[in-house]
Amino acid sequence: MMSEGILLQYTGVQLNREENIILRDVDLKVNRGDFLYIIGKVGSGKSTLLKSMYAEIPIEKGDARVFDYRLQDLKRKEIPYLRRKIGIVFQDFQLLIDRTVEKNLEFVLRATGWKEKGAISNRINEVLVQVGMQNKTYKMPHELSGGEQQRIVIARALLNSPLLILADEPTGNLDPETGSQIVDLLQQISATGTAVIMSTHNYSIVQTFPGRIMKCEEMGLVDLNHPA
Ligand SMILES: Nc1ncnc2c1ncn2[C@@H]1O[C@H](COP(=O)(O)OP(=O)(O)OP(=O)(O)O)[C@@H](O)[C@H]1O
Repeated sequence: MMSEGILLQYTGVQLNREENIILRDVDLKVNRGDFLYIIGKVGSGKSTLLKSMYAEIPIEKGDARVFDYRLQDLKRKEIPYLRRKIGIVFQDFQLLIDRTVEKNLEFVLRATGWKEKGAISNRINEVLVQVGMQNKTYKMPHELSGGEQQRIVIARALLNSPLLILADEPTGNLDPETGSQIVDLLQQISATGTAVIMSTHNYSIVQTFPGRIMKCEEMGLVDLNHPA
C-alpha cells in the first residue's frame, strides 16, 4: 500500500522497446492534484513512459507502482481495472467516428460496467458540462473542430472519475489558442485533485501554465525542478 496521496511511484525503472533500452533508472513520484509535464526531443521516450503507466509497455526493471498496483507484477486480467482508474488522452484513442458524442461516452460507460440508463445519462451530462461541451451531445465527431473533439476525448477520460489523467501531446494537432484552452481545462481538472501528466513539445505552454517539468534525455528522466 502506498502512503496517502501518492498516486504513482517509479523507482529505478527501465523501459525497452523491442531490444532497445529507451529509458533507464527512472525515479518519479506523483501526488494527488499534481500537474506534471514530460518534455524531451522526438523519440526521447515520452510516449513510452506514459504508455508504461497504463501497462501498455512492460516494466523491464525496477519498481513501478500506480495506485496499489505493482506494474512489474501485474496480471493481464488486472489491466482493465488499472485502466478504469486512469483517464487516457492519447492519439491512439480517438473517438468512434460512426456515432454521436453521447453514444461515444455511453459506449465507454457500458464497457466499464454501467447499466442504469438514468445514471449513464447523468454522468454523460456531468462530464460534458465539465469540459464546456453540453450543447454538443448529439453531434457526430466530424461535426466538431479539433479542439472540440479533444474536449470530448477529455470528457471521455473523466467518465469514471479517474485519480490520474495521462495526456500524450494533447495539443499536438491544435492551433496555439485552442491548445492553450485545452491545457487550461487540464489545469482546472488537476485543481480538483486529479493528477495530470502530459507530454508536450510546446515550450510556450510549459512557460504559460505552471507545473512540474521532467525531461526525457539521454535515456533518462531528468527532474528540471530539482537539478542534481
Ligand atoms: N512500436 C515500437 N516498436 C519499437 N520501437 C519503438 C516503437 N515505438 C517507438 N519506438 C522507439 O522508441 C523510442 C522512443 O519513442 P517514443 O514514442 O516513446 O518517443 P517520444 O519522446 O514520445 O517521441 P515523439 O515526441 O515523437 O512522440 C524511439 O526511438 C522509437 O523509435
